[in-house]
Amino acid sequence: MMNVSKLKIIYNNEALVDIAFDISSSLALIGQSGSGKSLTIKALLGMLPKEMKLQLEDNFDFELIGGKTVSFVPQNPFTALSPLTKIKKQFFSDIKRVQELFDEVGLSYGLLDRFVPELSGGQLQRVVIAIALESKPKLLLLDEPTTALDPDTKEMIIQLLKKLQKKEQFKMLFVTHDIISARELCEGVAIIKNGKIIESGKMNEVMQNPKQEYTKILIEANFANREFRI
Ligand SMILES: Nc1ncnc2c1ncn2[C@@H]1O[C@H](COP(=O)(O)OP(=O)(O)OP(=O)(O)O)[C@@H](O)[C@H]1O
Repeated sequence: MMNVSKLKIIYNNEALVDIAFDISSSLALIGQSGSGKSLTIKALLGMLPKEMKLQLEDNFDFELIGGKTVSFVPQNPFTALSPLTKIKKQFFSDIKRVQELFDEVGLSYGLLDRFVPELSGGQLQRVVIAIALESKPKLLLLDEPTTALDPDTKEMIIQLLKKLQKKEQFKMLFVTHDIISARELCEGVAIIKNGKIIESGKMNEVMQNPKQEYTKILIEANFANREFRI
């Protein structure tokens, strides 16, 4: 169990985020825009704007901030990679290791010599995931990794992450407003509103029996959106 007993982000004497959470295997942090999801990820990566102050208490068995054991999968794979660099050069490992990573994420080696604009969104997100796995992370931070993708590709990436987690045994913190993807991927959930966790627990339990009105509204809005998209 990885436990963060305090993560408080202070800006202008005000707490923008003040939360605590446990990650037993995968945790979804769900909230609307402005709730504090990105700041939480930035805090865990040690990338908060310098005018913000962080108070962090954790029991991770590795150095969280600045350590090589935490990797990050960003929202938009199109902007995450360098456009003028061949795919294979975006990795620090030798070609054998890169091919191994490509096998893991289900990409063909032919893509290694291409440039970023020559790949689809789904292919690029697989490359980004392969890069995230390169350092064999113990914790993977995912910031809306499927938002920029179409529904089928989104589903593919979620299934891939599930498979990879089984194999590699990393823990995941999945930050999103997309309850449907979160539900498929994560075993635990925490609902964040205005920088505070208002409800948390096992995914199925919270989804089936949400205690807070806000959680109920979020769930309803998500499913309504999905029907609208189809
Ligand atoms: N650099 C900053 N300076 C001041 N306030 C900030 C800064 N970045 C974020 N905030 C504030 O902190 C709060 C949380 O923002 P955050 O970006 O974490 O939200 P979010 O949940 O990730 O939203 P989104 O889904 O839109 O990315 C918001 O009220 C936001 O205005």
